[in-house]
Amino acid sequence: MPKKVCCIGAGYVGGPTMAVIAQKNPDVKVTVVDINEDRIQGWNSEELPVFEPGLLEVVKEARGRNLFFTTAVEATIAEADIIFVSVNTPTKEFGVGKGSAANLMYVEKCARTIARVAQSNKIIVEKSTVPVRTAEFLKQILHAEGSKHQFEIVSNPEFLAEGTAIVDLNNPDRVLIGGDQTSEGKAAVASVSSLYEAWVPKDRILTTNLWSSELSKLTANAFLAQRISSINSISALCERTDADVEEVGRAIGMDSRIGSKFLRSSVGFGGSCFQKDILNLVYLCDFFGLPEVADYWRKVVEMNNYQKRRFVRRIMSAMFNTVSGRNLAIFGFAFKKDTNDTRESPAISVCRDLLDEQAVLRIYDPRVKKAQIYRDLGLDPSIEDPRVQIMSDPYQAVQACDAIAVLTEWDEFAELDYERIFDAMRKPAHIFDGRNLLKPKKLKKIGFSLHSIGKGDSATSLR
Ligand SMILES: NC(=O)C1=CN([C@@H]2O[C@H](COP(=O)(O)OP(=O)(O)OC[C@H]3O[C@@H](n4cnc5c(N)ncnc54)[C@H](O)[C@@H]3O)[C@@H](O)[C@H]2O)C=CC1
Ligand SMILES: O=C(O)[C@H]1O[C@H](OP(=O)(O)OP(=O)(O)OC[C@H]2O[C@@H](n3ccc(=O)[nH]c3=O)[C@H](O)[C@@H]2O)[C@H](O)[C@@H](O)[C@@H]1O
Repeated sequence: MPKKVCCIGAGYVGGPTMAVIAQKNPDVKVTVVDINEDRIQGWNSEELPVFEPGLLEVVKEARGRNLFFTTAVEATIAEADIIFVSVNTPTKEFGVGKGSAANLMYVEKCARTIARVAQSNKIIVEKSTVPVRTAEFLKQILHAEGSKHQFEIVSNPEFLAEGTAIVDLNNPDRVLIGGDQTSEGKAAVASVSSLYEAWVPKDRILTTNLWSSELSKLTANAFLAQRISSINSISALCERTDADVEEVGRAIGMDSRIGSKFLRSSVGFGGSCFQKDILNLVYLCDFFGLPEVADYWRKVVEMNNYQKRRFVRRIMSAMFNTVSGRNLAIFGFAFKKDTNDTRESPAISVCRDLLDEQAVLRIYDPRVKKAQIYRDLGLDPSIEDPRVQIMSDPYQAVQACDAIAVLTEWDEFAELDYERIFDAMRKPAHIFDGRNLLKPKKLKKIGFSLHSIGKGDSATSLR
Protein backbone atom coordinates (compact mmCIF):
# COMPACT_ATOMS: atom_id res chain seq x y z
CA MET A 1 0.00 0.00 0.00
CA PRO A 2 1.43 3.42 -0.95
CA LYS A 3 2.16 5.58 2.04
CA LYS A 4 2.27 9.02 0.50
CA VAL A 5 -0.20 10.47 -1.93
CA CYS A 6 -0.03 13.94 -3.44
CA CYS A 7 -2.85 15.58 -5.38
CA ILE A 8 -2.06 18.57 -7.56
CA GLY A 9 -5.16 20.79 -7.74
CA ALA A 10 -7.36 21.60 -4.73
CA GLY A 11 -10.53 22.21 -6.73
CA TYR A 12 -14.01 20.70 -6.91
CA VAL A 13 -12.50 17.30 -7.68
CA GLY A 14 -9.13 17.26 -5.92
CA GLY A 15 -10.47 18.52 -2.57
CA PRO A 16 -13.47 16.20 -2.05
CA THR A 17 -11.81 13.14 -3.66
CA MET A 18 -8.69 13.35 -1.56
CA ALA A 19 -10.69 14.09 1.59
CA VAL A 20 -12.58 10.81 1.12
CA ILE A 21 -9.43 8.83 0.20
CA ALA A 22 -7.76 10.17 3.36
CA GLN A 23 -10.79 9.46 5.51
CA LYS A 24 -10.93 5.85 4.34
CA ASN A 25 -7.15 5.24 4.43
CA PRO A 26 -5.93 6.62 7.75
CA ASP A 27 -2.47 5.04 7.18
CA VAL A 28 -1.87 6.95 3.98
CA LYS A 29 -0.64 10.53 4.10
CA VAL A 30 -2.63 12.55 1.57
CA THR A 31 -1.46 16.06 0.72
CA VAL A 32 -3.37 18.32 -1.63
CA VAL A 33 -1.34 21.10 -3.21
CA ASP A 34 -2.35 24.15 -5.20
CA ILE A 35 -0.71 27.31 -6.46
CA ASN A 36 -3.78 29.29 -5.40
CA GLU A 37 -3.06 30.45 -1.85
CA ASP A 38 -6.64 31.59 -1.16
CA ARG A 39 -7.96 28.15 -2.03
CA ILE A 40 -5.46 26.41 0.23
CA GLN A 41 -6.26 28.83 3.04
CA GLY A 42 -9.94 28.03 2.52
CA TRP A 43 -9.32 24.28 2.74
CA ASN A 44 -7.51 24.86 6.04
CA SER A 45 -10.42 26.90 7.46
CA GLU A 46 -14.03 26.32 8.49
CA GLU A 47 -15.30 27.90 5.28
CA LEU A 48 -14.19 25.51 2.56
CA PRO A 49 -13.78 26.96 -0.94
CA VAL A 50 -16.15 24.31 -2.29
CA PHE A 51 -19.69 24.03 -0.95
CA GLU A 52 -20.68 20.38 -0.95
CA PRO A 53 -23.10 18.71 1.49
CA GLY A 54 -21.21 16.53 4.02
CA LEU A 55 -17.76 17.65 2.87
CA LEU A 56 -16.81 19.72 5.92
CA GLU A 57 -17.40 16.74 8.23
CA VAL A 58 -15.14 14.50 6.13
CA VAL A 59 -12.42 17.15 5.95
CA LYS A 60 -12.58 17.79 9.68
CA GLU A 61 -12.19 14.10 10.45
CA ALA A 62 -9.03 13.67 8.38
CA ARG A 63 -7.45 17.14 8.28
CA GLY A 64 -4.29 17.34 10.35
CA ARG A 65 -4.36 13.56 10.85
CA ASN A 66 -3.47 12.30 7.38
CA LEU A 67 -4.98 14.99 5.17
CA PHE A 68 -3.07 18.18 4.48
CA PHE A 69 -3.53 21.21 2.22
CA THR A 70 -0.49 23.25 1.25
CA THR A 71 1.06 25.48 -1.41
CA ALA A 72 4.38 23.61 -1.05
CA VAL A 73 3.90 21.98 -4.45
CA GLU A 74 7.43 20.81 -5.20
CA ALA A 75 8.31 19.47 -1.75
CA THR A 76 5.09 17.47 -1.64
CA ILE A 77 5.61 16.03 -5.11
CA ALA A 78 9.18 15.10 -4.23
CA GLU A 79 8.16 12.86 -1.34
CA ALA A 80 5.01 11.27 -2.85
CA ASP A 81 4.66 7.72 -4.21
CA ILE A 82 1.45 8.42 -6.10
CA ILE A 83 0.65 11.81 -7.64
CA PHE A 84 -2.90 12.58 -8.73
CA VAL A 85 -3.08 15.36 -11.31
CA SER A 86 -6.42 17.06 -10.77
CA VAL A 87 -5.89 20.44 -12.37
CA ASN A 88 -8.27 22.23 -14.69
CA THR A 89 -8.44 21.24 -18.37
CA PRO A 90 -10.57 24.02 -19.85
CA THR A 91 -11.51 24.52 -23.49
CA LYS A 92 -8.68 26.13 -25.43
CA GLU A 93 -9.36 29.80 -26.12
CA PHE A 94 -6.65 30.45 -28.67
CA GLY A 95 -4.75 28.96 -31.61
CA VAL A 96 -5.30 25.49 -33.04
CA GLY A 97 -8.45 23.90 -31.63
CA LYS A 98 -9.71 27.23 -30.22
CA GLY A 99 -13.21 26.77 -28.83
CA SER A 100 -13.13 22.97 -28.77
CA ALA A 101 -9.80 21.29 -27.90
CA ALA A 102 -8.79 20.88 -24.26
CA ASN A 103 -6.09 23.21 -23.02
CA LEU A 104 -3.53 20.85 -21.50
CA MET A 105 -1.07 23.52 -20.38
CA TYR A 106 -1.80 22.97 -16.66
CA VAL A 107 -1.42 19.20 -17.01
CA GLU A 108 1.79 19.64 -18.96
CA LYS A 109 3.16 22.01 -16.31
CA CYS A 110 2.48 19.40 -13.63
CA ALA A 111 4.32 16.73 -15.64
CA ARG A 112 7.36 18.96 -16.10
CA THR A 113 7.44 19.83 -12.40
CA ILE A 114 7.14 16.17 -11.41
CA ALA A 115 10.00 15.15 -13.72
CA ARG A 116 12.16 18.01 -12.44
CA VAL A 117 11.71 17.50 -8.70
CA ALA A 118 11.24 13.71 -8.45
CA GLN A 119 13.77 11.92 -6.26
CA SER A 120 12.20 8.47 -6.68
CA ASN A 121 9.95 6.55 -9.08
CA LYS A 122 6.40 7.87 -9.25
CA ILE A 123 2.96 6.74 -10.25
CA ILE A 124 1.22 9.64 -11.98
CA VAL A 125 -2.56 9.48 -12.04
CA GLU A 126 -4.62 11.39 -14.58
CA LYS A 127 -7.56 12.47 -12.44
CA SER A 128 -8.33 15.48 -14.62
CA THR A 129 -10.56 14.79 -17.61
CA VAL A 130 -8.24 14.63 -20.59
CA PRO A 131 -8.39 13.81 -24.31
CA VAL A 132 -7.78 10.21 -25.31
CA ARG A 133 -4.00 9.65 -25.86
CA THR A 134 -2.98 12.22 -23.24
CA ALA A 135 -0.92 9.60 -21.42
CA GLU A 136 1.22 9.34 -24.53
CA PHE A 137 1.77 13.09 -24.51
CA LEU A 138 2.65 12.96 -20.81
CA LYS A 139 5.17 10.19 -21.35
CA GLN A 140 6.88 12.31 -24.00
CA ILE A 141 7.04 15.33 -21.70
CA LEU A 142 8.37 13.29 -18.79
CA HIS A 143 10.96 11.67 -21.01
CA ALA A 144 11.99 15.02 -22.49
CA GLU A 145 12.80 16.36 -19.02
CA GLY A 146 15.56 13.73 -18.77
CA SER A 147 14.82 12.43 -15.26
CA LYS A 148 16.60 9.24 -14.19
CA HIS A 149 13.48 7.98 -12.40
CA GLN A 150 10.65 5.78 -13.70
CA PHE A 151 7.16 7.23 -14.20
CA GLU A 152 4.13 5.03 -14.63
CA ILE A 153 0.99 6.76 -15.93
CA VAL A 154 -2.42 5.61 -14.78
CA SER A 155 -5.79 6.99 -15.88
CA ASN A 156 -8.37 7.26 -13.10
CA PRO A 157 -11.13 9.62 -14.27
CA GLU A 158 -13.57 10.99 -11.74
CA PHE A 159 -17.32 10.53 -12.12
CA LEU A 160 -18.63 12.47 -9.11
CA ALA A 161 -21.29 15.11 -9.69
CA GLU A 162 -21.21 18.38 -7.79
CA GLY A 163 -23.78 18.72 -5.04
CA THR A 164 -23.63 14.96 -4.41
CA ALA A 165 -19.85 14.54 -4.40
CA ILE A 166 -19.60 12.85 -1.00
CA VAL A 167 -22.45 10.43 -1.69
CA ASP A 168 -20.96 9.65 -5.10
CA LEU A 169 -17.47 9.13 -3.69
CA ASN A 170 -18.72 6.95 -0.85
CA ASN A 171 -20.77 4.78 -3.14
CA PRO A 172 -19.47 4.99 -6.70
CA ASP A 173 -21.18 3.06 -9.51
CA ARG A 174 -17.64 2.15 -10.55
CA VAL A 175 -14.06 3.27 -10.14
CA LEU A 176 -12.25 3.19 -13.46
CA ILE A 177 -8.50 2.62 -13.59
CA GLY A 178 -6.61 2.36 -16.85
CA GLY A 179 -2.97 1.46 -17.22
CA ASP A 180 -0.29 0.04 -19.44
CA GLN A 181 -0.56 -3.71 -19.99
CA THR A 182 3.07 -4.23 -18.85
CA SER A 183 4.01 -5.70 -15.46
CA GLU A 184 5.00 -2.20 -14.22
CA GLY A 185 1.73 -0.81 -15.55
CA LYS A 186 -0.28 -3.53 -13.83
CA ALA A 187 1.55 -2.92 -10.56
CA ALA A 188 0.78 0.80 -10.78
CA VAL A 189 -2.90 0.08 -11.41
CA ALA A 190 -2.93 -2.29 -8.41
CA SER A 191 -1.34 0.37 -6.25
CA VAL A 192 -3.97 2.99 -7.15
CA SER A 193 -6.69 0.37 -6.79
CA SER A 194 -5.56 -0.44 -3.25
CA LEU A 195 -6.51 3.10 -2.17
CA TYR A 196 -10.11 2.56 -3.31
CA GLU A 197 -10.33 -1.01 -2.01
CA ALA A 198 -10.44 0.51 1.49
CA TRP A 199 -14.15 1.09 0.88
CA VAL A 200 -15.18 0.24 -2.69
CA PRO A 201 -16.14 -3.41 -3.38
CA LYS A 202 -13.62 -4.98 -5.76
CA ASP A 203 -16.23 -5.82 -8.37
CA ARG A 204 -16.89 -2.11 -8.80
CA ILE A 205 -13.26 -1.37 -9.58
CA LEU A 206 -12.91 -1.70 -13.31
CA THR A 207 -9.50 -1.86 -14.93
CA THR A 208 -8.90 -1.23 -18.63
CA ASN A 209 -6.15 -0.11 -20.93
CA LEU A 210 -5.13 3.55 -20.75
CA TRP A 211 -6.95 4.70 -23.86
CA SER A 212 -10.27 3.06 -22.98
CA SER A 213 -10.18 4.71 -19.59
CA GLU A 214 -9.41 8.16 -20.98
CA LEU A 215 -12.07 7.86 -23.67
CA SER A 216 -14.71 6.42 -21.31
CA LYS A 217 -14.73 9.62 -19.28
CA LEU A 218 -15.47 11.82 -22.29
CA THR A 219 -18.00 9.30 -23.54
CA ALA A 220 -19.83 9.12 -20.20
CA ASN A 221 -20.25 12.89 -20.07
CA ALA A 222 -21.28 13.02 -23.72
CA PHE A 223 -23.97 10.36 -23.16
CA LEU A 224 -25.29 12.08 -20.03
CA ALA A 225 -25.47 15.47 -21.73
CA GLN A 226 -27.01 13.88 -24.81
CA ARG A 227 -29.92 12.60 -22.71
CA ILE A 228 -30.59 16.11 -21.44
CA SER A 229 -30.41 17.63 -24.92
CA SER A 230 -32.69 14.87 -26.21
CA ILE A 231 -35.38 15.49 -23.62
CA ASN A 232 -34.94 19.26 -24.01
CA SER A 233 -35.53 18.94 -27.74
CA ILE A 234 -38.76 17.12 -26.96
CA SER A 235 -39.71 19.84 -24.47
CA ALA A 236 -39.90 22.32 -27.35
CA LEU A 237 -42.32 20.04 -29.17
CA CYS A 238 -44.35 19.55 -25.97
CA GLU A 239 -44.81 23.30 -25.61
CA ARG A 240 -46.30 23.41 -29.12
CA THR A 241 -48.58 20.40 -28.71
CA ASP A 242 -49.71 20.44 -25.07
CA ALA A 243 -47.92 17.17 -24.41
CA ASP A 244 -46.19 17.40 -21.01
CA VAL A 245 -42.45 16.70 -21.00
CA GLU A 246 -42.57 15.34 -17.45
CA GLU A 247 -45.19 12.81 -18.48
CA VAL A 248 -43.21 11.90 -21.58
CA GLY A 249 -40.02 11.56 -19.51
CA ARG A 250 -41.75 9.32 -17.01
CA ALA A 251 -43.33 7.20 -19.75
CA ILE A 252 -40.09 6.59 -21.61
CA GLY A 253 -38.00 6.27 -18.44
CA MET A 254 -40.07 3.30 -17.28
CA ASP A 255 -38.64 1.38 -20.19
CA SER A 256 -35.73 -0.35 -18.49
CA ARG A 257 -33.69 -0.06 -21.68
CA ILE A 258 -33.93 3.72 -21.44
CA GLY A 259 -33.90 4.20 -17.65
CA SER A 260 -35.38 7.03 -15.61
CA LYS A 261 -32.35 9.15 -14.73
CA PHE A 262 -31.18 12.29 -16.49
CA LEU A 263 -34.46 12.92 -18.21
CA ARG A 264 -35.32 16.13 -16.37
CA SER A 265 -35.96 18.81 -18.93
CA SER A 266 -34.54 22.19 -17.93
CA VAL A 267 -33.40 25.60 -19.04
CA GLY A 268 -30.26 23.80 -20.21
CA PHE A 269 -27.37 21.94 -18.69
CA GLY A 270 -24.47 23.83 -17.17
CA GLY A 271 -21.39 22.97 -15.16
CA SER A 272 -17.73 23.11 -15.97
CA CYS A 273 -17.57 19.81 -17.82
CA PHE A 274 -20.42 18.74 -20.10
CA GLN A 275 -19.90 21.41 -22.72
CA LYS A 276 -16.11 21.37 -22.52
CA ASP A 277 -15.90 17.57 -22.67
CA ILE A 278 -18.28 17.24 -25.63
CA LEU A 279 -16.41 19.96 -27.48
CA ASN A 280 -13.22 18.08 -26.73
CA LEU A 281 -14.79 14.92 -28.17
CA VAL A 282 -15.84 16.90 -31.24
CA TYR A 283 -12.29 18.15 -31.66
CA LEU A 284 -10.86 14.65 -31.31
CA CYS A 285 -13.27 13.24 -33.90
CA ASP A 286 -12.30 15.98 -36.36
CA PHE A 287 -8.63 15.45 -35.54
CA PHE A 288 -8.90 11.73 -36.23
CA GLY A 289 -10.70 12.38 -39.53
CA LEU A 290 -14.28 11.59 -38.45
CA PRO A 291 -16.27 14.74 -39.33
CA GLU A 292 -19.67 12.96 -39.30
CA VAL A 293 -19.05 11.76 -35.76
CA ALA A 294 -17.94 15.25 -34.75
CA ASP A 295 -21.14 16.77 -36.18
CA TYR A 296 -23.28 14.24 -34.34
CA TRP A 297 -21.89 15.26 -30.93
CA ARG A 298 -21.70 18.96 -31.74
CA LYS A 299 -25.48 18.96 -31.98
CA VAL A 300 -25.76 18.11 -28.27
CA VAL A 301 -24.13 21.43 -27.39
CA GLU A 302 -26.06 23.32 -30.06
CA MET A 303 -29.34 21.97 -28.68
CA ASN A 304 -28.32 23.16 -25.22
CA ASN A 305 -27.62 26.66 -26.49
CA TYR A 306 -30.96 26.63 -28.29
CA GLN A 307 -32.72 25.63 -25.05
CA LYS A 308 -31.21 28.57 -23.15
CA ARG A 309 -32.10 31.04 -25.91
CA ARG A 310 -35.58 29.55 -26.23
CA PHE A 311 -36.20 30.14 -22.52
CA VAL A 312 -35.46 33.86 -22.90
CA ARG A 313 -37.60 34.05 -26.04
CA ARG A 314 -40.49 32.57 -24.08
CA ILE A 315 -40.08 35.22 -21.38
CA MET A 316 -40.01 37.92 -24.01
CA SER A 317 -43.05 36.68 -25.84
CA ALA A 318 -45.12 36.26 -22.65
CA MET A 319 -44.17 39.80 -21.65
CA PHE A 320 -45.08 41.28 -25.05
CA ASN A 321 -41.47 41.62 -26.13
CA THR A 322 -40.66 44.30 -23.67
CA VAL A 323 -38.84 43.84 -20.39
CA SER A 324 -36.95 47.13 -20.68
CA GLY A 325 -36.82 48.80 -17.27
CA ARG A 326 -38.99 46.06 -15.71
CA ASN A 327 -37.87 44.19 -12.59
CA LEU A 328 -37.29 40.47 -12.96
CA ALA A 329 -36.46 38.28 -9.98
CA ILE A 330 -33.92 35.55 -10.70
CA PHE A 331 -34.17 32.56 -8.36
CA GLY A 332 -30.88 30.69 -8.44
CA PHE A 333 -27.60 31.35 -10.18
CA ALA A 334 -25.60 28.13 -9.54
CA PHE A 335 -25.59 25.59 -12.38
CA LYS A 336 -27.51 23.12 -10.17
CA LYS A 337 -28.65 22.90 -6.57
CA ASP A 338 -26.35 22.19 -3.61
CA THR A 339 -23.28 23.78 -5.13
CA ASN A 340 -21.78 27.28 -5.17
CA ASP A 341 -20.35 26.60 -8.63
CA THR A 342 -21.57 28.84 -11.47
CA ARG A 343 -19.31 27.63 -14.26
CA GLU A 344 -21.30 27.52 -17.52
CA SER A 345 -24.48 28.00 -15.50
CA PRO A 346 -27.46 28.55 -17.80
CA ALA A 347 -28.28 31.50 -15.51
CA ILE A 348 -25.31 33.36 -16.97
CA SER A 349 -26.54 33.37 -20.55
CA VAL A 350 -30.18 33.88 -19.57
CA CYS A 351 -29.25 36.90 -17.41
CA ARG A 352 -26.95 38.33 -20.07
CA ASP A 353 -29.73 38.08 -22.68
CA LEU A 354 -32.20 39.72 -20.31
CA LEU A 355 -29.72 42.53 -19.59
CA ASP A 356 -29.37 43.04 -23.34
CA GLU A 357 -33.14 43.56 -23.30
CA GLN A 358 -32.54 46.21 -20.60
CA ALA A 359 -34.31 44.34 -17.80
CA VAL A 360 -33.46 45.08 -14.17
CA LEU A 361 -32.42 41.83 -12.46
CA ARG A 362 -32.89 41.10 -8.77
CA ILE A 363 -30.87 37.94 -8.24
CA TYR A 364 -31.10 35.60 -5.25
CA ASP A 365 -29.02 32.45 -4.80
CA PRO A 366 -28.49 30.89 -1.36
CA ARG A 367 -24.82 29.96 -2.00
CA VAL A 368 -23.34 32.08 -4.75
CA LYS A 369 -21.58 35.26 -3.68
CA LYS A 370 -22.27 38.65 -5.20
CA ALA A 371 -18.75 39.10 -6.57
CA GLN A 372 -19.04 35.82 -8.46
CA ILE A 373 -22.35 36.81 -10.07
CA TYR A 374 -20.95 40.19 -11.07
CA ARG A 375 -17.86 38.60 -12.62
CA ASP A 376 -19.97 36.04 -14.49
CA LEU A 377 -22.05 38.86 -15.95
CA GLY A 378 -18.94 40.75 -17.02
CA LEU A 379 -19.34 43.44 -14.35
CA ASP A 380 -16.82 44.89 -11.91
CA PRO A 381 -17.78 43.62 -8.41
CA SER A 382 -16.51 46.84 -6.80
CA ILE A 383 -18.95 49.04 -8.75
CA GLU A 384 -22.65 48.75 -7.93
CA ASP A 385 -24.71 48.31 -11.11
CA PRO A 386 -28.37 49.30 -10.62
CA ARG A 387 -29.39 46.79 -13.33
CA VAL A 388 -28.03 43.86 -11.32
CA GLN A 389 -29.16 43.81 -7.71
CA ILE A 390 -27.99 40.89 -5.60
CA MET A 391 -30.52 40.06 -2.89
CA SER A 392 -30.05 38.12 0.32
CA ASP A 393 -33.71 37.12 0.60
CA PRO A 394 -36.15 35.81 -2.04
CA TYR A 395 -39.07 37.84 -0.64
CA GLN A 396 -37.02 41.01 -0.96
CA ALA A 397 -36.07 40.00 -4.50
CA VAL A 398 -39.66 39.83 -5.74
CA GLN A 399 -40.79 43.26 -4.51
CA ALA A 400 -42.41 45.13 -7.40
CA CYS A 401 -41.24 42.52 -9.90
CA ASP A 402 -43.17 41.61 -13.03
CA ALA A 403 -41.73 38.13 -13.27
CA ILE A 404 -39.68 35.44 -11.54
CA ALA A 405 -37.35 33.13 -13.45
CA VAL A 406 -36.38 29.96 -11.58
CA LEU A 407 -32.96 29.02 -12.91
CA THR A 408 -31.65 26.62 -10.23
CA GLU A 409 -33.66 23.87 -8.56
CA TRP A 410 -32.77 24.77 -4.95
CA ASP A 411 -35.21 22.90 -2.67
CA GLU A 412 -36.03 26.09 -0.78
CA PHE A 413 -37.67 27.63 -3.87
CA ALA A 414 -40.37 24.96 -3.73
CA GLU A 415 -41.07 25.77 -0.08
CA LEU A 416 -41.60 29.55 -0.36
CA ASP A 417 -44.86 31.30 0.52
CA TYR A 418 -46.11 32.05 -2.99
CA GLU A 419 -49.21 33.87 -1.78
CA ARG A 420 -46.96 36.37 -0.07
CA ILE A 421 -44.81 36.54 -3.19
CA PHE A 422 -47.85 37.11 -5.41
CA ASP A 423 -48.98 39.99 -3.23
CA ALA A 424 -45.55 41.64 -3.47
CA MET A 425 -45.41 41.46 -7.28
CA ARG A 426 -46.83 43.63 -10.03
CA LYS A 427 -49.65 42.09 -12.03
CA PRO A 428 -49.87 40.11 -14.18
CA ALA A 429 -47.34 38.14 -12.13
CA HIS A 430 -45.34 35.72 -14.29
CA ILE A 431 -43.25 32.77 -13.19
CA PHE A 432 -40.92 31.11 -15.70
CA ASP A 433 -39.95 27.84 -14.10
CA GLY A 434 -36.74 26.78 -15.82
CA ARG A 435 -36.47 23.67 -13.64
CA ASN A 436 -40.08 22.47 -13.41
CA LEU A 437 -39.69 22.72 -9.66
CA LEU A 438 -42.90 24.47 -8.70
CA LYS A 439 -46.42 23.12 -8.43
CA PRO A 440 -48.44 24.41 -11.38
CA LYS A 441 -51.93 23.87 -9.97
CA LYS A 442 -51.22 25.70 -6.73
CA LEU A 443 -49.52 28.65 -8.40
CA LYS A 444 -52.19 29.06 -11.02
CA LYS A 445 -54.82 29.00 -8.30
CA ILE A 446 -53.04 31.87 -6.56
CA GLY A 447 -53.21 33.82 -9.81
CA PHE A 448 -49.75 33.47 -11.30
CA SER A 449 -49.20 33.18 -15.00
CA LEU A 450 -46.93 30.12 -14.92
CA HIS A 451 -44.69 28.99 -17.78
CA SER A 452 -42.99 25.63 -17.23
CA ILE A 453 -40.47 23.88 -19.45
CA GLY A 454 -42.04 21.46 -21.89
CA LYS A 455 -45.63 22.25 -20.96
CA GLY A 456 -48.07 24.28 -22.95
CA ASP A 457 -49.11 27.28 -20.88
CA SER A 458 -52.47 25.66 -20.08
CA ALA A 459 -51.00 22.40 -18.74
CA THR A 460 -51.43 21.64 -15.05
CA SER A 461 -51.03 17.90 -15.00
CA LEU A 462 -48.82 15.77 -12.73
CA ARG A 463 -49.15 17.88 -9.58
N1 LIG B 1 -15.94 19.71 -11.28
C1 LIG B 1 -16.36 18.45 -11.40
O1 LIG B 1 -17.42 18.10 -10.92
C2 LIG B 1 -15.55 17.44 -12.13
C3 LIG B 1 -14.37 17.79 -12.78
N2 LIG B 1 -13.61 16.84 -13.43
C4 LIG B 1 -12.35 17.19 -14.06
O2 LIG B 1 -11.38 17.36 -13.02
C5 LIG B 1 -10.44 18.39 -13.38
C6 LIG B 1 -10.42 19.45 -12.29
O3 LIG B 1 -11.70 20.03 -12.22
P1 LIG B 1 -12.11 20.99 -11.01
O4 LIG B 1 -11.62 20.40 -9.73
O5 LIG B 1 -13.54 21.30 -11.19
O6 LIG B 1 -11.20 22.28 -11.37
P2 LIG B 1 -10.88 23.52 -10.45
O7 LIG B 1 -10.61 24.65 -11.37
O8 LIG B 1 -11.91 23.66 -9.39
O9 LIG B 1 -9.51 23.09 -9.72
C7 LIG B 1 -8.30 22.97 -10.37
C8 LIG B 1 -7.21 23.51 -9.45
O10 LIG B 1 -5.94 23.21 -10.00
C9 LIG B 1 -5.05 24.23 -9.63
N3 LIG B 1 -3.87 24.20 -10.47
C10 LIG B 1 -3.76 24.43 -11.81
N4 LIG B 1 -2.49 24.28 -12.22
C11 LIG B 1 -1.76 23.95 -11.13
C12 LIG B 1 -0.39 23.66 -10.92
N5 LIG B 1 0.49 23.66 -11.93
N6 LIG B 1 0.03 23.37 -9.68
C13 LIG B 1 -0.86 23.35 -8.65
N7 LIG B 1 -2.17 23.62 -8.78
C14 LIG B 1 -2.62 23.91 -10.02
C15 LIG B 1 -5.87 25.49 -9.80
O11 LIG B 1 -5.32 26.56 -9.06
C16 LIG B 1 -7.23 25.03 -9.26
O12 LIG B 1 -7.41 25.34 -7.89
C17 LIG B 1 -10.87 18.89 -14.74
O13 LIG B 1 -10.14 18.21 -15.73
C18 LIG B 1 -12.34 18.49 -14.82
O14 LIG B 1 -12.75 18.28 -16.16
C19 LIG B 1 -13.98 15.52 -13.43
C20 LIG B 1 -15.12 15.12 -12.79
C21 LIG B 1 -15.99 16.04 -12.08
O1 LIG C 1 -17.15 15.40 -15.34
C1 LIG C 1 -17.85 16.07 -14.60
O2 LIG C 1 -17.62 17.25 -14.31
C2 LIG C 1 -19.11 15.53 -14.03
O3 LIG C 1 -20.17 16.07 -14.85
C3 LIG C 1 -21.47 15.75 -14.41
O4 LIG C 1 -21.67 16.23 -13.08
P1 LIG C 1 -22.07 17.76 -12.76
O5 LIG C 1 -21.83 18.60 -13.97
O6 LIG C 1 -21.39 18.13 -11.51
O7 LIG C 1 -23.63 17.71 -12.45
P2 LIG C 1 -24.87 16.95 -13.15
O8 LIG C 1 -25.75 16.46 -12.09
O9 LIG C 1 -24.45 16.01 -14.17
O10 LIG C 1 -25.64 18.16 -13.84
C4 LIG C 1 -25.09 18.84 -14.95
C5 LIG C 1 -26.12 19.80 -15.52
O11 LIG C 1 -27.19 19.09 -16.13
C6 LIG C 1 -28.43 19.53 -15.61
N1 LIG C 1 -29.38 18.40 -15.63
C7 LIG C 1 -29.05 17.20 -15.05
C8 LIG C 1 -29.92 16.14 -15.10
C9 LIG C 1 -31.15 16.27 -15.77
O12 LIG C 1 -31.99 15.34 -15.84
N2 LIG C 1 -31.44 17.48 -16.33
C10 LIG C 1 -30.58 18.54 -16.29
O13 LIG C 1 -30.88 19.61 -16.85
C11 LIG C 1 -28.10 20.02 -14.21
O14 LIG C 1 -29.07 20.91 -13.73
C12 LIG C 1 -26.75 20.68 -14.45
O15 LIG C 1 -26.93 21.99 -14.96
C13 LIG C 1 -21.62 14.23 -14.38
O16 LIG C 1 -22.92 13.91 -13.87
C14 LIG C 1 -20.55 13.58 -13.52
O17 LIG C 1 -20.66 12.17 -13.59
C15 LIG C 1 -19.19 14.02 -14.03
O18 LIG C 1 -18.16 13.51 -13.21
